[in-house]
Amino acid sequence: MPNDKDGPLPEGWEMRKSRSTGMAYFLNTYTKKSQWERPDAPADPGEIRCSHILVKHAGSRRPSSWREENITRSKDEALEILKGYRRQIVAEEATFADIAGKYSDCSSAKRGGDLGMFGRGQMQKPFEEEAYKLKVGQLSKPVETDSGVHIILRTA
Ligand SMILES: O=C(N[C@H](Cc1nc2ccccc2[nH]1)C(=O)O)c1cc2ccccc2s1
Repeated sequence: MPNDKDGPLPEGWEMRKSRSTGMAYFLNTYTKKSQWERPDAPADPGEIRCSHILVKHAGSRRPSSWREENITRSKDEALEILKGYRRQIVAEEATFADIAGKYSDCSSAKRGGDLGMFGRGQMQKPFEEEAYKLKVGQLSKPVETDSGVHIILRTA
């Protein structure tokens, strides 16, 4: 991964300032080695944490949820509904957790949409791919999986 100048330092590294030159250098607190070059950002963050809002539709793998016993909306309708939620969140008219808690068709709605930490290979591929592209705090575009359509917020 290219040296991401403002990305997180890899585990165990700290940025220090040289007493003599005031130049920033990098100290590996495990090995006590120091170097002028910023250590490469971690290639893959391992596990990440996300929240999501899911709107299911008639073609969903399980077209039922805590909200609605038999979900009959079309995929296009689900996408329009989800885009409406995304607009409300971006406009700060509502928080992600509030919308997820009221409207998400996933049982994680009870946790404000929080899925907890997960690694690669745990979630459906389209969801994982989009989630791992996000920086912490970033909101995804709508993502389709067999469960329905989602927007994802990366939280850690
Ligand atoms: O698969 C789940 N719920 C399904 C819907 C669903 N499908 C998903 C696909 C990818 C990521 C999250 C997803 N949630 C359901 O309720 O029909 C999960 C619920 C929860 C709740 C807490 C933590 C993880 C999970 S994963």
